[in-house]
Order: sequence, then C-alpha cells, then structure tokens
Amino acid sequence: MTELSAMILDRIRDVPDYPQPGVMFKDITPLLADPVAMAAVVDELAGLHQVDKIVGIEARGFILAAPVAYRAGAGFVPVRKKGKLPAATLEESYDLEYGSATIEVHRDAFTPGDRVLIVDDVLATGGTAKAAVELVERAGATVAGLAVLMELAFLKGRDRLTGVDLHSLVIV
Ligand SMILES: O=P(O)(O)OC[C@H]1O[C@H](OP(=O)(O)OP(=O)(O)O)[C@H](O)[C@@H]1O
Ligand SMILES: Nc1ncnc2[nH]cnc12
Repeated sequence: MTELSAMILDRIRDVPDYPQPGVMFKDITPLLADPVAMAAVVDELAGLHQVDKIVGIEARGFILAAPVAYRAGAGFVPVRKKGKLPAATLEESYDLEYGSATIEVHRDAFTPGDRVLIVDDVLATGGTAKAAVELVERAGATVAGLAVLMELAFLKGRDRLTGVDLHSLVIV
C-alpha cells in the first residue's frame, strides 16, 4: 500500500446501515477536513491525465473535481442530478447501491474533441460512473480516464466499465 492510500484509508469513516440497513457507507468528511491529505489527493488526481476538462459528479464528486480542475489548469464541468442544470441537457438514468437516479450534463458543456477526466469519490456498483461516461461521450468529448478515491471491489463496478481507464486511489 502506498503512503497516499494509507492516508486516505485512515480518513474514510465506515458508517453502518446508512442510508439504509445493510449498506456500509464510506464517509469522506474526515478526509475533506484534513488539508494535508486533501492536497495530496488533489495533486495525485490532477497528475493522472493531460485533459481539457475535469467532470465532477454531484454532489461529493464536485468537492474533489473542482480543486483538481484548478490544479490541472483544466475546465470544470458539472454532471448534476436531474432538474438542476438550467440550459439544454442530455440525461442518463441508472441504479445505485441504495436506489436509482438520473444525471444530466449541458449539451454544450464540451468543445468537440475535448479530452476529459471524470472524478468521483466512491465507485460502488458503477452505475453512476457508467452513466457519466455515456453522457460525456454523447456530448462529444473523449473520456481519457475515470478517477475515484475509493473503489468498493465487492460490488464489481469495474466490470461495467470495460474500455475505461479507471484509477482508484484505494480499493477495498
Ligand atoms: O457506483 P454507484 O453504485 O453508482 O455509486 C457511487 C455513487 O454513489 C454516491 O453518490 P450519491 O448518488 O449517493 O450522491 P451524493 O454524491 O449526492 O451523496 C457516490 O458519490 C457516487 O457518485
Ligand atoms: N457504500 C457507499 N458509501 C459511500 N458512497 C456510496 N455510493 C454508493 N455506495 C456507497
């Protein structure tokens, strides 16, 4: 295990039975509260790919993706839950470990040919990440990679993302 992985693992809190019985929720707030660990995470994610845009997935993905975009000198594009973006959108629906959701991106969020890194906190079933990849591609950009803080391997999200360059800072 790398020093960075150990630092992340040490700052993610397990909360049993949230938001419903049987789910072990990975709470990233202790990591967010630690400026040294956050700086290390943001620097690592910003160095993964040379891209034009960083895509963040609402809501926890935003917290990581915006500083990564700043650090990488790239633009930031929000992928939001349905009904939150004001202009014309594309949408994708998917199932979660604890429910279902629809996410959207602005149709004009990308310049054709933009290379994009998608950033989120947790990869669980992969439903969110797969929907985000599809949205970005439908909007005319190329997904250079997908980066998450933590991958929950037992939920096999990786298997739904064949062909995507997936980088997980911690796999549990
Ligand atoms: O791999 P999956 O099974 O799709 O799960 C992963 C997603 O679930 C969480 O988001 P959530 O929808 O709970 O929203 P939040 O960030 O607004 O809390 C997490 O931030 C990922 O986006
Ligand atoms: N167990 C979990 N903890 C935190 N975020 C999640 N998103 C989906 N499953 C999750």
